[in-house]
Amino acid sequence: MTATTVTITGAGGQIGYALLFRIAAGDMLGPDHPVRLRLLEIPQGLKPAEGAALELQDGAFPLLRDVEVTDDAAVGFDGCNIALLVGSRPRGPGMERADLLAANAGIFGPQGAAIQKHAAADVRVVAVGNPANTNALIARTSAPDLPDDRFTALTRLDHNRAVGQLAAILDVSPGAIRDVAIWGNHSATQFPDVAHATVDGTPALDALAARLGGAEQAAAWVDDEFVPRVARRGAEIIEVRGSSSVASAANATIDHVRDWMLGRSDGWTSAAVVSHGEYGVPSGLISSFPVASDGSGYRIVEGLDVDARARARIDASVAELVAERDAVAAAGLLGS
Ligand SMILES: NC(=O)C1=CN([C@@H]2O[C@H](COP(=O)(O)OP(=O)(O)OC[C@H]3O[C@@H](n4cnc5c(N)ncnc54)[C@H](O)[C@@H]3O)[C@@H](O)[C@H]2O)C=CC1
Ligand SMILES: O=C([O-])CC(=O)C(=O)O
Repeated sequence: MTATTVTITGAGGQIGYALLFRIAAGDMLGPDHPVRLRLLEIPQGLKPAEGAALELQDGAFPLLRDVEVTDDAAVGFDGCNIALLVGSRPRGPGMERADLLAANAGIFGPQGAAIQKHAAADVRVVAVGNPANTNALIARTSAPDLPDDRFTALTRLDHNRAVGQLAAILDVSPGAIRDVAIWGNHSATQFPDVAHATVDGTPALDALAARLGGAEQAAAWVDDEFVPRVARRGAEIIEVRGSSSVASAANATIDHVRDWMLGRSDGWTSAAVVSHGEYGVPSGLISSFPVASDGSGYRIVEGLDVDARARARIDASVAELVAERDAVAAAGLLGS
C-alpha cells in the first residue's frame, strides 16, 4: 500500500506530541496503512519536534516510513495528503477562543496558500488551532483552486464531550449513544443537540426522562447542565489542568480524520465543514453540522427537524462565525 503523507503543524507542541505516536501506531488510518510524517514548526519549535522524531524512531513503528522535521512550509506540505493544522497559540485562563484571532489568524493564510501550491491533489485539511472554524476559513480562502470539501475544522472534541456527558448521566457506555450533533462554532456559543440522539436505540430524551423523573426534568438538565457544560468544557479543563486539552484533542483529531478517510457505519458525527446554505447557514462559512461519511468525504446530514429553540441557538453561533469572518476580512486576512 502507498504511504500516506501526513503533515502536522505545531508538531513540537502538546497536541502534536499526543498525536504523532498514535498516527504512527495506525490509530488514524488503520493498522495496515503506512504513513510518512512531516513535522512543520516555527524555528523555536524545531527542537521539541526533532526530539519527538527521535522518539518516533525509538518506537520502531512498522507503519512509519519516514519522518521529516522542517520550518519551511514548502517542504512541510510537499506531497501532503492530510494536513493537521495544529500549530498556533492556545488560550489561557479567562480568555475566549476568539481572543486568539489576533495571535493565530495570520498563520493560516500562508499555510492555506502553501497547501494549494505543494500538497497532493487529494489533500484534506483539518484546522485544530483556535479559533478553529475561522482559521479553517482563512486557509480555505487562501487556497481558492482547491474544492471546498477539502477544508474542515475540528468540532469532534465537542461531539465526543457531548457523548461523554450523556453516557455519564445515563450510566451507559459511550458506544451506546448515536446521532448527537454539534452545530455552529467551536466556542461557547456552540449548540450541542440531543434532539435526534438515541441510546441503545431509545430516544435520548426518553432515556433522560426515565432517568431524571420526567420530560420536564430532562429538558431542564439538557438546557441548564448539558449544553453549558459541553460548550464550556474547554474552559473547565483549563481551570482544572492549568492548560488546555491535549490528549482528548489529539484523540478527537484522530477520530475526525479516521471517519473522514475510512467512513463510519454507526450513525453520524460532527465536523465543521464549508456550508452551501444548509440549515440556513450562510454559504462559505465553516460551521459545525451533523455529518455522515462513507469514506469519500463528509456529507451534511440534511432534512432534520430543527425546532424554534434549536434554531435560535444555531443562529446565535452562526452570528458569531459571521462576526469572526468579518473581523478577519477587515484585517485583510481572508483570501478570495
Ligand atoms: N479545536 C479543538 O478542539 C482544540 C484546539 N486546540 C488548539 O490547538 C492549538 C495548539 O494547542 P497546543 O498543542 O496545546 O499548543 P502548544 O503551545 O503546546 O503547541 C503549539 C505549537 O505550535 C507551534 N507553532 C506556532 N506557530 C506555528 C506556525 N506558524 N507553524 C507551525 N507551528 C507553529 C509552536 O511552536 C508550538 O510548538 C491551540 O490553538 C489550541 O487552542 C486545543 C484543544 C482543542
Ligand atoms: O478551550 C480551549 O482553548 C482549547 C479547546 O479548544 C478545547 O479544549 O476545546
